Amino acid sequence: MYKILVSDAISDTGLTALYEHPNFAVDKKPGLPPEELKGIIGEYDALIVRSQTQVTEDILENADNLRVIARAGVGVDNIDIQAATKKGIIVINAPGANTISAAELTMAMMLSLARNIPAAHASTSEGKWERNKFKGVEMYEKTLGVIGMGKIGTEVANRALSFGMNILGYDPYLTEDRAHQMGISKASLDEIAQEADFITVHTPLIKETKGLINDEYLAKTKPGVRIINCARGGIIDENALVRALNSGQVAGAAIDVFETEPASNTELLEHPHVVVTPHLGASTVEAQEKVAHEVSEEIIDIFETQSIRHAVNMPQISGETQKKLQPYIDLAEQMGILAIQLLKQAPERVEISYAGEIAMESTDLLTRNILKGILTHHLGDTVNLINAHHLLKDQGVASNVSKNPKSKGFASYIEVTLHRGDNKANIGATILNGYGARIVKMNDYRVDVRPESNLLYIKHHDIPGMIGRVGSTLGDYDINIGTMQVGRADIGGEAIMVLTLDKKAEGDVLVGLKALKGLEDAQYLELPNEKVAVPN
Ligand SMILES: NC(=O)c1ccc[n+]([C@@H]2O[C@H](COP(=O)([O-])OP(=O)(O)OC[C@H]3O[C@@H](n4cnc5c(N)ncnc54)[C@H](O)[C@@H]3O)[C@@H](O)[C@H]2O)c1
Ligand SMILES: O=C(O)[C@H](O)COP(=O)(O)O
Repeated sequence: MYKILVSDAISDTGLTALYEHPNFAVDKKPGLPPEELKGIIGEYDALIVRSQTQVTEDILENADNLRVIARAGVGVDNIDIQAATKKGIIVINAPGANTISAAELTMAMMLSLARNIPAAHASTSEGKWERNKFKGVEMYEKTLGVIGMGKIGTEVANRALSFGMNILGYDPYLTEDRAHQMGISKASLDEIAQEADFITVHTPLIKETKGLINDEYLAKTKPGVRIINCARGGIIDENALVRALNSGQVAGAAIDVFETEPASNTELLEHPHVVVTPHLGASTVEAQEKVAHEVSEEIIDIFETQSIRHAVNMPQISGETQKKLQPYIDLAEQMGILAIQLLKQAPERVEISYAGEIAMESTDLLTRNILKGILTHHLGDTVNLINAHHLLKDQGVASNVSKNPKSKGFASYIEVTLHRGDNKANIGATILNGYGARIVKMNDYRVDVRPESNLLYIKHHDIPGMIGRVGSTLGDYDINIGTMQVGRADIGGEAIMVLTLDKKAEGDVLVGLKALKGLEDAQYLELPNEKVAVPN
């Protein structure tokens, strides 16, 4: 039974899949103080949060069983991703599930600003009738600058177009073509400052966007500009905004998110030209059901089928790429497992190369599988795809990944080489169309071996009778040979044999083999059964 802790206010309807699943037990404890959360987090396999729970390194210190942190929403700035990654905890979110709600709130904020609705409401409900005081402006034919043209920025732009606004979009990923298709103009931050009557921000809060709208930027804006932030507190410097509001440079601001939450900057909160809401962008019935439903389904998938769709600390790959990589995923881990056994010691340097068609794909997932295979040998089950890169660095192991789209005799080819001092071990492998995975290189010798559970790697001199002596020694121990491959550098020189066996060859068997004339070394290489694909 997997234990799930829900530590923020999350929709029960959205959590139905988890409530109804026999393998999951859900504890709802919204609003837990940090020290209480730290005290109980060790009991749980997954944690579901919104933006309120601060998932700090300190709390994660006790999260010994935690495998997943699920953010029922988009922004993950309340989660220490680095600390989670170090502990091998997958962080997932629900991108897109609250996009429409956040875009609709942005439009509501823009309209509220343009028509002074909150202040007019307060005055009217007090019994006043101040028609002149609340004269607003039209949005029609005004220019809206959208900073961050991702999911929400795009929805906002589409809605603003229907209001007859001219849209200037700024986003490092926005192309001229895409802007043209949408009927908006691609602009720089400075162009937005100079031309926009309304500016709305829709970026994440990251190093580059912290204080993006500051004194310097506000000084460049069109006098009387109106500014909206329904993205993240901190993208706009609150004190700079107050200064610009006081000077009249900014005519009004509508703010849903704050540098610290709950919001405490009274100069901003009480400013007569400011509309504020308490981080309500995703607070609709629909968005809350969707985010909770999405993370519930994904948590079930992660625990039941190991499939991850929206990990924040894992490479995101498209369905099409996933399909292309799928056959290589198990093979990559097998290569790591075999390479580390061949090296017989911890590596100082790992080199991974991808050639041919596979080199044209995003291969980070394969690299993570290779590293997991290598590191598990010495570090055990603490290694997973999330922390593999991190643990490698932590162990002081240098790594290099190279890609060459030119084929090396196979449509796709992967090679892993481990180095320690003068010692090196390498494994080259491919997927043969219609024949499945093949190890085609071992320690620089060409071979053709199907990765199976029990492999025997023998280094010997290329002398007559070797194959027979190895075969009969294995027979003496009742070990059946599945396949046998021989490779040599030169006639009469060094050679290798790679055998697939029906059972393990350890202890006495290896001693017996090593005593054979001409045999230099015999190594049993094991691949865990569950990592061995069904032979085809
Ligand atoms: N108020 C709320 O309740 C609420 C609800 C949902 C989302 N959000 C927040 O809204 C923001 C946007 O969410 P989204 O789902 O659209 O995310 P998204 O990832 O789809 O879009 C973010 C965009 O910002 C762009 N960007 C990054 N750095 C930039 C920079 N320096 N300048 C300009 N653009 C930059 C990215 O390229 C991306 O296109 C996030 O901060 C999210 O946390 C708030
Ligand atoms: O990033 C988000 O998804 C929004 O800020 C919503 O946050 P919330 O889930 O705390 O409402």
